[in-house]
Amino acid sequence: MPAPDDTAFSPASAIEISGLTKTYAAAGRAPEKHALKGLDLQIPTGSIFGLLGPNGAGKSTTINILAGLVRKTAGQVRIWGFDQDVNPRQSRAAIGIMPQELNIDPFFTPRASLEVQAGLYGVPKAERWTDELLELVGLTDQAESYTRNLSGGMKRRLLLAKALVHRPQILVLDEPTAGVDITLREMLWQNVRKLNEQGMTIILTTHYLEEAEEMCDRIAIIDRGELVLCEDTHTLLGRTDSKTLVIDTGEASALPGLPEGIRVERRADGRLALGYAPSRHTVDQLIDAVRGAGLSIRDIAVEAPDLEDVFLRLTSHREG
Ligand SMILES: Nc1ncnc2c1ncn2[C@@H]1O[C@H](COP(=O)(O)OP(=O)(O)OP(=O)(O)O)[C@@H](O)[C@H]1O
Repeated sequence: MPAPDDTAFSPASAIEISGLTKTYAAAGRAPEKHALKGLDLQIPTGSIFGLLGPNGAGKSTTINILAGLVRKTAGQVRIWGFDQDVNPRQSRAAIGIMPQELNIDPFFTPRASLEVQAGLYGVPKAERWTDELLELVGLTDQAESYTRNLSGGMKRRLLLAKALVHRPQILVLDEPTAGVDITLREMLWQNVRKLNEQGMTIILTTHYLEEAEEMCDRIAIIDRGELVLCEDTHTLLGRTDSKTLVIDTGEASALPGLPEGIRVERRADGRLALGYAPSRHTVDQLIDAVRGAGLSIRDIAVEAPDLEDVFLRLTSHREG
């Protein structure tokens, strides 16, 4: 196996977290808080990985530990093969973080912000790619403006560029599209896809499950500091054994009799919605039953569950 400091080195897991524990100390009247309770997580190199969970699950704590902003209580974190405790400099160099908060110095221009950031990471002048980065995030025209005069969207784009100054192998985006408009969201996703195609591993936290479903090839759900599951997105979506067959019968007939286990209702638009478990019934059986009841079929559609259904099912029973 090549040494981790070989530039061609590429570990199977971009990030490996084992037994990660974080307990925030009691402060004032607030008792101590077990934010992470022995989290194990492998993030495959080259993936677009979604880290999801309800409020307070421990996502920000995990990301802040990766970023070196929060000290873990116990456990091991390897970033690009480097143990965070043993090789802090190399593990920090492998990761770029686009934070939630707009932590930008208002008196710097975007160009100066990027140069300062590159300096902090020790990127030699000759290896800086400031112009390319400004171009990538669409800030070439604002390169010399005061950052305080930039719009919120432009500031976020600058944060993305800042996360990339040291050409990290791993990019972490913490709630990148919370409260941003559609144009910015699309621009961001285009960039993320492009960077991923070039080999960068992307880790994303988001409250927009639709977005995770569309963007991520693998998803981990955490809840109350514990891993609920970590699976490929399509496997995760296939977990719920429930689909709905929606039929336009073109007439307001009585509800047909159907095989046991099928839930039937008439929707406000007049269509019949038949809820079924694909493991128990086929679409053929349902269609036969509807026809057998003397109804004609004008149009038909199958609705599959989305990530939101799966997410709620996996986390709601844990409420309390
Ligand atoms: N500095 C802190 N001191 C004490 N408790 C904290 C601190 N930071 C976070 N916590 C607590 O740790 C738990 C996990 O919080 P964290 O912010 O990691 O969750 P999250 O999944 O990012 O949630 P959200 O989606 O709401 O940001 C929460 O109960 C939170 O109140």
